[in-house]
Amino acid sequence: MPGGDQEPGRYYVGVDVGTGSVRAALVDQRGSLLAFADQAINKWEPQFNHHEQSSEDIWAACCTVTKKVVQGIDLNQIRGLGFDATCSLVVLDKQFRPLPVNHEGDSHRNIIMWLDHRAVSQVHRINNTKHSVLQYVGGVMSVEMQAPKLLWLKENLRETCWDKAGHFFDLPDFLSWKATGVTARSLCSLVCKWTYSAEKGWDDSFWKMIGLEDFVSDNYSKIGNQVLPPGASLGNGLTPEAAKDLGLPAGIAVAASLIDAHAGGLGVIGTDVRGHGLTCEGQPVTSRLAVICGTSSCHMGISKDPIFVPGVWGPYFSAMVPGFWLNEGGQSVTGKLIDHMVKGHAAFPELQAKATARCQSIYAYLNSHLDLIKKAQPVGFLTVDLHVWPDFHGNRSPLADLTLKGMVTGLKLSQDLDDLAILYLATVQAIAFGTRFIIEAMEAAGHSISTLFLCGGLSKNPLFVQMHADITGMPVVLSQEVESVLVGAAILGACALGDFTSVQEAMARMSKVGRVVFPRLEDKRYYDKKYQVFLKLVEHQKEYAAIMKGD
Ligand SMILES: Nc1ncnc2c1ncn2[C@@H]1O[C@H](COP(=O)(O)OP(=O)(O)O)[C@@H](O)[C@H]1O
Ligand SMILES: O=C(CO)[C@H](O)[C@H](O)COP(=O)(O)O
Repeated sequence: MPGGDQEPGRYYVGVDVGTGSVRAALVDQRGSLLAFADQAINKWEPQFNHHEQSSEDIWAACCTVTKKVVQGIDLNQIRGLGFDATCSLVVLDKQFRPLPVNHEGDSHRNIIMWLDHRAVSQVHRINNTKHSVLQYVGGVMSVEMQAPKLLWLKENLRETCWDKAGHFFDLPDFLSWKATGVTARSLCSLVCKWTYSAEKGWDDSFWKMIGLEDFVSDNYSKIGNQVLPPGASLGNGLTPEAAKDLGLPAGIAVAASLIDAHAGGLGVIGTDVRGHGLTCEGQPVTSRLAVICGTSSCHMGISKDPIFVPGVWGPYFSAMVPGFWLNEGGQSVTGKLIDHMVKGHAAFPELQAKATARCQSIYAYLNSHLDLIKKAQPVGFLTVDLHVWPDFHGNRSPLADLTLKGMVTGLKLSQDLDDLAILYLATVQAIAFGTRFIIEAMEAAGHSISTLFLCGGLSKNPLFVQMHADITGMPVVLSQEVESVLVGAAILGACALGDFTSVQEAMARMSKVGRVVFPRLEDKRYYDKKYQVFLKLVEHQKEYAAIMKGD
């Protein structure tokens, strides 16, 4: 029924593997979630900046949550399955068994997570090549991408891992292989994290130049020599073995997958905004910026022609919305930073006890506490003398500088709950200033953005959303379905079966506006001043580093 009226009883399953948990949803053709389940996943940090996971654990969690969301449903109504996941590196041997990515030789831990910063020396050497592929990652390759991690494995775990490896997958591609037995990779992961070009394919000279000529000589069989657009149908669909694991019918369509931020982008960026008083109603879709905010935040802007934004990943062709170029700005830790600041504060046990007593989340408690102490002033004004620079895990965009560190100025001797709440507020604001900084870089390079579309765990926090509106001066659109990343995964499942004529049509039909949060323009002067301080912080940090480097 491509393009026609929507039929009831056509369901898709979306599976989203985030950093902290795996989630699944049963989604109908209108993009409504009929069932949702989630489960936390294991993470290991054997050394500082080494972050590992297990592909077996993650697959088991995918199975648990999928079985839960289809309980009690007529399985014949399920038409397609889509996966998205973080862009973590999965290593398997030639028989598809897990291989260790650690010095301990623990093969259960066979994933180097996206936020792992072990390959610093490797990424410096890659960037020093000045190879032309670097133009397509904002001019500087990130330590979080796959090439430096692969080089690290070759240089550090030659016998136990590198020589035995048969398959290196991005996590979203591992999941689609596990479901279908098809090793084809998604254009999304290869273009965004592996230097593949949608137009020219692999660049042999890059891999030879960085010392990974091995991939060229075996025709890229270990990292992918068959590439499909996100949403394309894979092989014969779900294998009988995977069907048993997931509790789904064998043979249903399974889509080529997406990285989680990109699935969030599909879930929100194409929504029909008519009737909400938004300026983007009369503007092209390129005026929208999807911001997917979980452990990290990713800022996804699309354009008809390639735009080169220094320090912002891309331009990537057709990596998210087919036919459009994508620029992806990002902040490596946002949810993780808020949690770090709150949980590390001396008043955290008191906060936890009080929130539990009120049956509230710690964030809801902190937000209401801020409302109590703000008196007659707007809540954001509580941080007039407390400022945070949020790059506790380096700067992804727009400075692309992994040496940058976090900063806090304005500390006092107090350690009470008021102090914790105000520090939390300053951290949330710093993340929003980081978004403004990224938007300004994108606009200076040619983007024209008027509206933000937020999703991910942090978009459940009203303070985070309001601060993004106030600090960027732009309205923030929240979807009807708070789990928009799962809607994006379900859109893939729908496209795999051809239930819509295009990804664009599926986006417009399956995503709906829930709420719009407008900026409080009367507070603009205050935030403009705080933004000036924000920019000074990084300038000063660089000056300190220069002083310490000098003789
Ligand atoms: N209900 C909530 N209120 C406020 N913040 C939340 C809420 N739920 C999650 N978060 C924040 O979102 C972050 C996790 O987002 P999520 O999208 O689940 O992450 P990931 O995809 O990386 O697993 C947490 O670090 C937390 O700070
Ligand atoms: O690099 C990314 C997307 O390109 C993401 O930061 C990464 O996938 C982690 O996502 P999340 O914050 O949801 O855990």
